[in-house]
Amino acid sequence: MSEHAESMRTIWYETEGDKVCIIDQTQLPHALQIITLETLADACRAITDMQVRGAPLIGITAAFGVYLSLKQNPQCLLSACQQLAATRPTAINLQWALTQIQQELQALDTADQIGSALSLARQLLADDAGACSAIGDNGLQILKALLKQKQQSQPSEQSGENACLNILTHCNAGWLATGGWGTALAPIYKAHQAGLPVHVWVDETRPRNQGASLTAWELARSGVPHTLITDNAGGHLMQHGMVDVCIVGSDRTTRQGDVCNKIGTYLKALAAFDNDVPFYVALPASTIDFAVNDGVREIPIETRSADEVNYVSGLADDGTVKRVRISPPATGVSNYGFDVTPARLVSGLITELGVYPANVEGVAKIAEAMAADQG
Ligand SMILES: CSC[C@@H](O)[C@@H](O)C(=O)COP(=O)(O)O
Repeated sequence: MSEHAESMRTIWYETEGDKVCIIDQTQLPHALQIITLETLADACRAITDMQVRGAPLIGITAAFGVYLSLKQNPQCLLSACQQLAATRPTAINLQWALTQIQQELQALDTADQIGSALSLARQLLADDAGACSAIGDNGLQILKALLKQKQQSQPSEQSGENACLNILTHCNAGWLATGGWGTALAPIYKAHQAGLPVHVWVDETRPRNQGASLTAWELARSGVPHTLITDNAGGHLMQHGMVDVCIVGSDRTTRQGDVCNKIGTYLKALAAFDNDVPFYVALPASTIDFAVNDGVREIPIETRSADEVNYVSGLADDGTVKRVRISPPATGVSNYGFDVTPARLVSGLITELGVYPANVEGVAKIAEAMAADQG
């Protein structure tokens, strides 16, 4: 039975037992394991080890981490925020969430901070789910228009299997990466629910394979038609007219509309540009870093352990998960986690506030809409 993305959460709070629960994403797709975060150290580890990952989700987890930390030691607001901020460097949502929570809590007496930290974390989670749903609605309009255009340009007797809209996505920007619905996957879920014929090309996304293990798992659960491809296949598919649109998420978007996302996104954008395939980025406004202009020069790019490149893990024939080495021990490795796609390659920014051009004017309009929304 397929499930609606609407109802699925990757982090939640249980009032009974006062528990912060997460899906441990390192166990997917082979096991759906739920664990409880009890301490600041648990929250930091969950982010660093990528039991939770995805820009909006790590911000939300950090907010719950502040709550857990204050429960342990009510005097530790600043040091908790510092420890959480150091867990991953690239996604701006982490800093954004911690800044929000710190500003709110600093104005309160220590005694009131614990309860407020929990309320703020829960609010952040609910707000992100709402933002993702709105991103889905706004992106759906784009998908509807592209499908109509495709159907009008193809006589029905020629369309055959090609009658559906083929969407390529990279990494995982689904409900697992957010408070709900996802960013890049939200328009796809909304389209599928609305009965639009969609098919998703899922980049496997080496080295951690978030596409193969997370996006494919999500789409399969919701019954969305999809096909897993190697990271290098996208250009070929685009040259052969097999991709109608790319939609990816973002870990940080700059004032001039540059987009930092999972390593390999830039190469997809180049291929899309060369083949006239629209390339959209879906993001909540919390992913915009208004302090940064030039993404290539200014965004800190996370480098991770060589083990992620040297080893792959998966389900062996005996049903156990095994980790195997794929490179010679003497070979050096570099493991950059993200890259920056310059704004000129981005067709539009799909946000909860509307769809905007990826340029200085477009991002300034998002800032105006944010101010109007808050005020
Ligand atoms: C809605 S999530 C957008 C991005 O965070 C996502 O595409 C991505 O790059 C995630 O990277 P990850 O390293 O798995 O945290």
